[in-house]
Amino acid sequence: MRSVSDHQSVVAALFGDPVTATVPVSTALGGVTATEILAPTGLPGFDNSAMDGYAVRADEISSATAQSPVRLPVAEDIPAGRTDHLTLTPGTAHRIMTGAPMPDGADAVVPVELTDGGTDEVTIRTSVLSGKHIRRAGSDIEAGQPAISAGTRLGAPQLGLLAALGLTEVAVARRLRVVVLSTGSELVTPGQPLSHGQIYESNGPMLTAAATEAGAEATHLHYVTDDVAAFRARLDEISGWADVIITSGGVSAGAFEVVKDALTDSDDVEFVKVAMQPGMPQGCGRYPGPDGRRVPIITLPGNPVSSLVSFEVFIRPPLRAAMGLPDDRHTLTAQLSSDVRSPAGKRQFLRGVLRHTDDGQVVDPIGPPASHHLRYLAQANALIDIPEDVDAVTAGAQVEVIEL
Ligand SMILES: Nc1nc2c(c(=O)[nH]1)N[C@H]1C(S)=C(S)[C@@H](COP(=O)(O)OP(=O)(O)OC[C@H]3O[C@@H](n4cnc5c(N)ncnc54)[C@H](O)[C@@H]3O)O[C@H]1N2
Ligand code: MOO
Repeated sequence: MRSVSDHQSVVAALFGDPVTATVPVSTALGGVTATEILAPTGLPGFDNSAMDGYAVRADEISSATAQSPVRLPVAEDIPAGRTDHLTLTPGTAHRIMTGAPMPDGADAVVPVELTDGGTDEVTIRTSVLSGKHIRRAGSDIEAGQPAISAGTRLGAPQLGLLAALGLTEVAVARRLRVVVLSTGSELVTPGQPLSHGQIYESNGPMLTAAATEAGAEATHLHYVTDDVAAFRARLDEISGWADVIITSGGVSAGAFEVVKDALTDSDDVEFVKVAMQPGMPQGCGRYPGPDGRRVPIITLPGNPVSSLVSFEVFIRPPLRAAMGLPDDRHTLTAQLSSDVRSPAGKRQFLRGVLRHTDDGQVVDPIGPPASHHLRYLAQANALIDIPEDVDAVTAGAQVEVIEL
């Protein structure tokens, strides 16, 4: 049997380096910057007022008090958006709004609250220091300075900054198109009636969600019959556009294993047993599409817990790396709250609930190890990682935990 870490390396080798694509900023949410982005312009682009008030020369109102205010004629109104260049004539004030360009010659803004709000003439009751309430050109970022570093995941603030800089396109690591192809004649799409022996298809939606959550563009397809030729024809079609194919089911030792039957005896995909529970039967390789593309394909076992745990252990880290994304799963040590057993010679990933207590991290194992218990998977927020050479761990011991 192959070790988990060896199979991780084999799967990871199927993924290439991130590919750069230039996309409109409007569609770049969630993308990862491929390069450092330098500001093409400074922000703010010009000196402007931080307050609604009056642009003045500070030395002309330095004596202003409530008892002895200074009166100045108001020579201009400057709303935000006024585009002409103005100069403040000595002995006057300009009524100015937040974001409006400062007139040349003015070196401070008096907030309207400190005045009588006059429109022809303003009475100023307080002095202000030179420079007060002015947002200087380039004080946020200067033209040519790094705005966003390479490898940044673009969220709302970053998209706001790109827009503020007037950028319409951004180079990002391309999101990979992942196809999740579930197989199994017993599987029925939720919403349809079930006959005896049939179950609802759950791996497809689950793995598609996992791939999407990992940052990929994931599509779910469901293949129903056990016809090997038809299955290969389906893969031929998918391999024309998918970057990664993930199948679930049909890889163990049974008589109707469409995935294994379609891909075995080829040099392209290998089927192996990995010393792991859940997730022992695995397959991976490159599917040779008719157009010459060799698309990474990872064939996961059908048992639901096995398929999701396998995705976490083998696919998620290299999938994210191939999109420029860091591995964001945290591995930590926690105290086990009850005894567990583990099959000798297999690395076990048990479902657990991780709690952060005053005395440190504690993890409660939940559910049996069998790989059809979706309920416990849905309750878990962590996987407890029990090494291959350990067959029992007692309560109170420290264990490795992968936080989900
Ligand atoms: N004789 C042996 N039998 C089995 C072995 C073995 O080594 N020898 N391995 C067992 C282990 S471990 C696993 S895991 C499974 C893997 O089986 P397959 O990958 O071939 O998956 P299926 O047989 O198609 O399905 C297994 C199980 O999972 C259910 N399933 C499958 N797909 C879905 C889906 N999309 N949504 C919900 N449930 C799904 C399916 O109905 C089966 O109950 O093999 C063991 N057997
Ligand atoms: O190894 Mo299977 O994946 O436990 O049920």
